Amino acid sequence: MEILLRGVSFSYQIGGQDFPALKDINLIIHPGELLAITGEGGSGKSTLAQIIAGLLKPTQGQVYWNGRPLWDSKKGKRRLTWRGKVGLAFQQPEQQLFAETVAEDVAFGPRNLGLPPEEVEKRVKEALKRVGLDEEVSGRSPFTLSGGQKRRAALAGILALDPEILILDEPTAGLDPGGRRQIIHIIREFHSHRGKTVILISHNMAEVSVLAQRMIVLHQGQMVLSGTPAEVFAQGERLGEWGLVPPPLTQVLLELNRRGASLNLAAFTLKEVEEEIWRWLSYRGRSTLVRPG
Ligand SMILES: Nc1ncnc2c1ncn2[C@@H]1O[C@H](COP(=O)(O)OP(=O)(O)OP(=O)(O)O)[C@@H](O)[C@H]1O
Repeated sequence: MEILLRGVSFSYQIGGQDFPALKDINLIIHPGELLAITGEGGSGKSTLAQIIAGLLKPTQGQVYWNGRPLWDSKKGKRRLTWRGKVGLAFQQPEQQLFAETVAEDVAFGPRNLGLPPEEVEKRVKEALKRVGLDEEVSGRSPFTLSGGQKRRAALAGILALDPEILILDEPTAGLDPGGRRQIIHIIREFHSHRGKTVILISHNMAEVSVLAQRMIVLHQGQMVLSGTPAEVFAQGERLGEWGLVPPPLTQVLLELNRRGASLNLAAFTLKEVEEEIWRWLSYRGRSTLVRPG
């Protein structure tokens, strides 16, 4: 499914006053794309996710799903059904977990879609397997799980709906490296094996750089940049203005540039960075080092 946002603005209303959260966002998300939404805290990422998912109605502008307007501007109602199309994993998994057992929780969505019991059971089993939660865990209360397990249980509930688009709001925040790796593996599997669209909200640039095909940067509700991670990281110092911390390897390049080098900041894998440093050393004729074969 293709999603298009045209001239989207959104304000929260508090006590009759408008608080703008998004300003004139124009964005197209292609089917099967893995897009990251980044930006500092309060820049509008979660609001944008809810607009894309059809949970919030833009104050101005329109959202199109496969070219069809999502909102009836006269009636102020959603025109298209979104059930099962978009899965949104909230920042706090607790917001999604409420049943007595993990299996019941995962079954809730598919049951609500009106699927027959055998199909619900099949989907629950499959989803739990995909997120790596075993039989023992499926019978337990979601509230007895560890932070990482809770997140995987909440994800299983969404995967069981088999959505066309998966939106993840800071899916690895607060997890240890092992938990983070598991979630990254699940995202990759959903995206590349199933060919589905993934929208990842994250301020972890290392995670974004290994996962995203394209990223956008929000700053005070405006989209200030859109490009591949390499293109965005090439902005170097400007990332700081938008409250983003570049990935460690980009920081190394920035530091070397501060000390007089002229390295291309678009290099961001270890191999690219190494190439870039050797290129610069040989260009300057400075290298007395022997490059390993
Ligand atoms: N329910 C709400 N009512 C009023 N204002 C809100 C509400 N939710 C968010 N806001 C405000 O809207 C702006 C954007 O918030 P949003 O949660 O979209 O940002 P974010 O980039 O996702 O932040 P974070 O990274 O901290 O989660 C902020 O100024 C926030 O205070």
